[in-house]
Amino acid sequence: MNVDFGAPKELAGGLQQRRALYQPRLPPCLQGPTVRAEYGDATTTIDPSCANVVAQAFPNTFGQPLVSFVAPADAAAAAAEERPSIRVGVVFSGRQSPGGHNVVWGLHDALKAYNPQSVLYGFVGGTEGLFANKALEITDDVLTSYKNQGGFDLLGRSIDQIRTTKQVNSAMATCRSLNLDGLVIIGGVTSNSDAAQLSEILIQNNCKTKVVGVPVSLNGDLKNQFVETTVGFDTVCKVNSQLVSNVCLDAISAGKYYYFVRLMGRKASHVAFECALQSHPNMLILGEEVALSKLTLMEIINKICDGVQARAELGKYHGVLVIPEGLIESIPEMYALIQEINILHNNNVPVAEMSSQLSPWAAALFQFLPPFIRRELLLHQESDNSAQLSQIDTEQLLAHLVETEMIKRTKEGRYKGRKFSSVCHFFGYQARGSIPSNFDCDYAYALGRISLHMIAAGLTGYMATVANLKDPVDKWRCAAAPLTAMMSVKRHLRGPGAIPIGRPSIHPSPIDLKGKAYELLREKASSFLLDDFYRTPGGIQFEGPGSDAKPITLTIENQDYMGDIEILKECLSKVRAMVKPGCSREILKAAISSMLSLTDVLTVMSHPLNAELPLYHFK
Ligand SMILES: O=P(O)(O)OC[C@H]1O[C@](O)(CO)[C@@H](O)[C@@H]1O
Repeated sequence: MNVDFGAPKELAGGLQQRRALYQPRLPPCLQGPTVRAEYGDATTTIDPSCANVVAQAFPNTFGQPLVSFVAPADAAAAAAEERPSIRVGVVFSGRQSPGGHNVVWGLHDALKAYNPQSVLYGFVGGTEGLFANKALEITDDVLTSYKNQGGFDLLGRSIDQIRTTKQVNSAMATCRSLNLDGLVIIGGVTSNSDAAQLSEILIQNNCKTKVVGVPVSLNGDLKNQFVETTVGFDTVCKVNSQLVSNVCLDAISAGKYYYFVRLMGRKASHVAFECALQSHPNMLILGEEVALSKLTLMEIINKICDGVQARAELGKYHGVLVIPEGLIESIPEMYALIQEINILHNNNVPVAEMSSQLSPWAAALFQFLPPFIRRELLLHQESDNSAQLSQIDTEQLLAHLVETEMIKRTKEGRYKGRKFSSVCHFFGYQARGSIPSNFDCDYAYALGRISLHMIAAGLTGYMATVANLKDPVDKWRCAAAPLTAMMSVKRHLRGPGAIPIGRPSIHPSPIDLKGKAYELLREKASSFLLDDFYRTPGGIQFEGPGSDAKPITLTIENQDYMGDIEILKECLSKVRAMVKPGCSREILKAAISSMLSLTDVLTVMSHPLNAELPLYHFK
């Protein structure tokens, strides 16, 4: 790739120039050159039944404590202390996500405030630049034209993988050759799982570099009791919500098209869900709902056709349907087909021979699909072994099958309305390159600053986190959570007899179908379907009213949680009182079961109690 990464770029647009001047707001604890690190209890994993497997895979980094950062008691004295210079490298590992540049900026500013002799290197071309030691020193001059700007073009990116022995060894060689004290890896679930593995291997090889992960992904699927949301999700939802609401108004104006809109976000449907909450399209099909109800492709088509028919009875021949890009993998028979194709890929079967090597039922399904979908399903896999979801035109598949079914219903006299007409869109890359919202600018910058304090505190195998994000920035709470505490292992079977298989990793978290936000959306589903209750959130606001708007789910899910505070506090103090050194096995068992139900509840994101609740490590 022949791009001059790191070169100052001309900010041609007035808005770009204005945004470059925006100074992200900082939570109080990050305002000085140092912080005080408070260590909590040891952790286990979010799925305690996998704890042993994770502990075995991560003997050096499993069970590390939660760490929260607070302002030093005597800020002036702390600022006057002498601090060593630090050498840090930063790499864009995951896909572009609005706000990513601000992580680098925050890291740079914190590093220079910590000790002006400190050095920050950015790896040019992402992970491939890391493997090849293609580093660029990041200075304030380099950063100037990238502050608060979209894209990852400051440094570029390549693959979201630091996994094979060769890749890990090359990364380690670079850390050694640049004498790095820390390496900051920016990305989503895959990149952060790899960050955990790299930190473990560096310890095993006596490499001093501390590895820190930063949750940056438009998908919003890196979400657990430590991480409330990822950098870029807010912006991407705002941009896509505007686009969806624009097509809603277009649809109702002429009354002749059904718009089928697919939104990015990979396996979990968070982006599609948030955008539906913001713009109220007529129909939304979530991957999580389909997977739970095991809806087949034809059941989904019939559901959409029933909606089209119900609207036709009201004289409406337009509408908007929103789907996540991961829908295709949630449909049981499609998932099974994709799995077969993945196995063929893993066995290096040439693409041209794949269709002939499918099992009879998979081959039949494959042949039923239109040629464009067949071609797309056979594309090489992503680094997490899933299909290339962004490249599969599921919206076109649905539109095609709905049209066929509506023609059939017409012929059979079951549908007497006008001809069904569709227009398809995939909104993905358009939003991914957007100028980040104020929220993403602030959040990313804070995470960058936290990363430096993590390295200075000698933490490795941790992720930078901020809690209380729904509140104003001065209420944000900064912390570091062990990456292993977010890990689980995929299982063979459901239920108590399930056997964990595969590598422990951080898995995408799905939409909570028992959550308040989902309940709200379901309550409104029939009104959305029939009433054209479209909402126009408009474009991102950078100043004035609306500039502080947060993702709707962040606010709703937190409200959901508020009612339970007292119960949780009480439960927590009971557990604490029960477990004493030398207590009986029965008491331990009772405490474990209370803790399990408590951690279940606390999986709901963003609650002040999160930081108070240690994940106990019962041996
Ligand atoms: O840029 P690429 O390789 O097409 O990546 C697309 C993928 O990246 C994401 O935008 C972010 O993970 C996904 O939603 C999408 O499937």
